[in-house]
Amino acid sequence: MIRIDGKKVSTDLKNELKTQVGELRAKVNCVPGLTVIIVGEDPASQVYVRNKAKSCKETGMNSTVIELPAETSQDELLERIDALNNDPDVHGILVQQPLPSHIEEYAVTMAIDPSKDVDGFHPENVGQMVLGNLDKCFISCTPYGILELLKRYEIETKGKHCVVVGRSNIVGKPMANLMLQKLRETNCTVTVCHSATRNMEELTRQADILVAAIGRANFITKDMVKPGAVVIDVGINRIDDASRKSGYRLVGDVDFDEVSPISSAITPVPGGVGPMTIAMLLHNTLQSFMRAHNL
Ligand SMILES: NC(=O)C1=CN([C@@H]2O[C@H](COP(=O)(O)OP(=O)(O)OC[C@H]3O[C@@H](n4cnc5c(N)ncnc54)[C@H](OP(=O)(O)O)[C@@H]3O)[C@@H](O)[C@H]2O)C=CC1
Ligand SMILES: Nc1nc(=O)c2c([nH]1)NC[C@@H]1CN(c3ccc(C(=O)N[C@@H](CCC(=O)O)C(=O)O)cc3)C=[N+]21
Ligand SMILES: [Mg+2]
Repeated sequence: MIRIDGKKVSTDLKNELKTQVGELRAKVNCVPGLTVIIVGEDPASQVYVRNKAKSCKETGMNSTVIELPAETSQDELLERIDALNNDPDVHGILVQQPLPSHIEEYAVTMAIDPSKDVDGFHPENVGQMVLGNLDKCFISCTPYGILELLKRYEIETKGKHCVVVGRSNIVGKPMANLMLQKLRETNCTVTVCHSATRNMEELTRQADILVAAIGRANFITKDMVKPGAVVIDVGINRIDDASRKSGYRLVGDVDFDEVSPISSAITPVPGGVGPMTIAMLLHNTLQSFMRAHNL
C-alpha cells in the first residue's frame, strides 16, 4: 500500500512556485497577489484562510485577508468584489464558503471576474473545463490537486473505472468531469454517486479509483472497496477527541484503518488532499498573474 503524501507533494509544489515567483519578480518587478474574503466567524473556515495566507507568503506572493462581519449585506460583499476586480495588484479572489444564509452563493460566484476566479467556480471557467480547454480556465483547486497527486505518483488511470461519491459544485462535479478528460492523469470511465444512488456499494466496489467527497466521517468502509483500488479521500470531518488539546481531530470520509490495508494507494486525512488544495490555489494565482502580464 502506498500512502500518498499530499503534505510532501504540496511542499515540493510550493518550493517550485517560490522559485518561479522569484524569477518573475526579477523580470517584471512585481509579484502575484491573492485576496481571500471571509464573512462571519466559522472556526474551520478561519483555519483554512490562515493556512492559505501563510502558504501565500511562503511562496513570496502577496496575501490579503478581508474579514467581514456575519451581518455584511450581499450588496456590500458584491461591492468589495468589484473593487478587487478593478485592482491590478489582485490576481486571485477567493470568497470562502460557506457564506451566511442571507448571501446567495451564485451571486457571489457571478460577481468575480473569471480571469481572477482562482477557485474556478465561475461558469466561464467551469464551461471551459468541461470543454477540455484547460489552458483557458482555472481548474478548481481540490480536483486539480488530486490530478497532480495521480500524476506525481504515476498512477495508471487510462481506461480505469473512477467512481466519485459526491456531486457538489466545488468537488464532486468538477472531479468527475476532469476524470473523463483525455489527459495522461485522467482518461477514465466515470461513475458519480450521491444521496439518491441505489445500491451504492455495488458501484463503489467496481472502482479502480475511488474518490470520496461526501462529508461524513468514515463513511467508506472496507466492504465498499475493491482490493487493490486507489482511494482518494477528500473529506474533512471534525470528530470529538478528548485526548486532544483542541478537543477534536480530523478524519476523512474513508475509514482509513479498515480500507488502507486493502488499497493499492490511499490519501490520508490530514496530510492528503487538503494541503494540495492550497498548493493549487497558489498555482492558479501565479497562472493568473502570468496571464495578466502576458508572460
Ligand atoms: N480536502 C479539501 O481540500 C476539501 C475538502 N472538502 C471536504 O469534502 C467533503 C465534501 O465537501 P462538499 O463536496 O463541499 O460537500 P457537500 O455537502 O456540498 O456535498 C456532499 C455530497 O455527498 C453526497 N452525499 C451525502 N450523503 C451521502 C450518502 N449517504 N450517500 C451518498 N452520497 C451522499 C451529497 O449528495 P446530494 O447531492 O444528493 O446531497 C453531495 O453530493 C466535506 O467533508 C468537506 O469538508 C471540501 C472541499 C475541499
Ligand atoms: N471558496 C472556497 N474555496 C475552497 O477551496 C474551499 C472553501 N471555499 N471552503 C471550504 C473548503 C475546504 N477547503 C480546504 C482547504 C484546505 C484544507 C487543508 O489544508 N487541510 C489540512 C488540514 C487542515 C486542518 O488542520 O484543519 C489537511 O487535510 O491536511 C482543508 C480543506 C477548501 N475549501
Ligand atoms: Mg458544500
